[in-house]
Amino acid sequence: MPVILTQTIDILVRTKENIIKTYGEDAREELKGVIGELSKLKYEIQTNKPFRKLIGDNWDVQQYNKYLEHQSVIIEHPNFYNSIWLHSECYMYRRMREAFELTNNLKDMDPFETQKVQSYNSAKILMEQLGNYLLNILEKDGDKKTEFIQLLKLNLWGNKCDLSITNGVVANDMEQSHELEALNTNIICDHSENVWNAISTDTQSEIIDIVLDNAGYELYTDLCLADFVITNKYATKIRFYVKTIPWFISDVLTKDINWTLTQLNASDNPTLRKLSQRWSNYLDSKIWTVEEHDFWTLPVSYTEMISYDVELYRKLSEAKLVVFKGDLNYRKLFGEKNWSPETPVEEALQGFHPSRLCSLRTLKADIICGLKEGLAEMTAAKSEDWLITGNYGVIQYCDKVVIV
Ligand SMILES: O=P(O)(O)OC[C@@]1(O)O[C@H](CO)[C@@H](O)[C@@H]1O
Ligand SMILES: [Mn+2]
Repeated sequence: MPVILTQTIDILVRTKENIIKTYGEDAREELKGVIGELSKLKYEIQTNKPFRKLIGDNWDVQQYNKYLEHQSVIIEHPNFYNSIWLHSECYMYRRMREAFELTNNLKDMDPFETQKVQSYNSAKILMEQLGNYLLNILEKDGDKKTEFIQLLKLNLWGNKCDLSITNGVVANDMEQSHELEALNTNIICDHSENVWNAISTDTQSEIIDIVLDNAGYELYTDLCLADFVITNKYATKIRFYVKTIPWFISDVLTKDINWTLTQLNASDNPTLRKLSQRWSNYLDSKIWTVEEHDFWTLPVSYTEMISYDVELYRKLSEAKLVVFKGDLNYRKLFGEKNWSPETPVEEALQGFHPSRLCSLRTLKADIICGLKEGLAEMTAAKSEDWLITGNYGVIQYCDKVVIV
């Protein structure tokens, strides 16, 4: 966490003149104040100070402060080291946000923008290759199940956000299946057939919800998957859930979707331009919508959604499938608990069943469930840091539904 703060401070210092150009000369002093606040936060973490209350009167500030009070009942002086990692980390990002939102001129600044732009620019070749593959399968009348599962796995590896793996995976559509085959062994729980059945048979609802994770290449794979689903009429509406504040560096905000479509449309590559036009049409005609809810950036697991935001739970229940992307969503789905790896997914969800759901996640934190007997031990024997490198992935599904 101190490294993330140091990185962010460095970028703010390095791009200071650009920031002043964008936000005006009055922002110069405030930028110094923000950097001071981030340095203070870093010092608090490194010296293990107790969490202080957040300043502000937004709904989420009130929820954080209520949560901090609740923590003080459980732990004498809750601090970064005696709280669960999920809480400490979410608190850190919310404190980073506070530093900006308490200013006059830097309220809307996303300190992670530079990194998001870099990640997009480094993925252009991959996006062109995946885009050609998508247009190819959209135009021809191929085996939809195989194509969907292929896109689902490409989407999964997009979460690794590490271009070394996706460089291999989307080398080109000829080697496509061969490369994916090679990676299949790294998918240590694969419920992709269940996901296919959920979207291709059930007509109970025409909505599919995608709870997004990272901008850049991962967002691009989400839009490709969503295009395939709409074009083949497995849904009539897809709702993308974004974050409402800059989060875990690369998580998607509404502006990141708009920026991505603008960039794609300005590309010198006809495939990317064509896809951006398709996707802008989906958004303009509300076939695709972008949904903003503050709940996703609270420090709580999803078992608490009903008590914090029952309307959101009910909204997810309108969908025939909710797709949760990435590692942080996985940690919140399963309560940031050290489950025995064989604990069934349904049990580890601890009652969070707004709709059929699936998680597409590369393992970057040491939470795991739903594995076959002995698989965790076998994988650990192959590579001891299997839980945190992102080299392994899961596609996990649960069809239990509890309406409230
Ligand atoms: O949700 P993502 O973007 O897949 O991954 C985010 C994440 O893995 O990055 C941090 C470092 O491991 C973790 O705190 C967090 O879970
Ligand atoms: Mn993320």
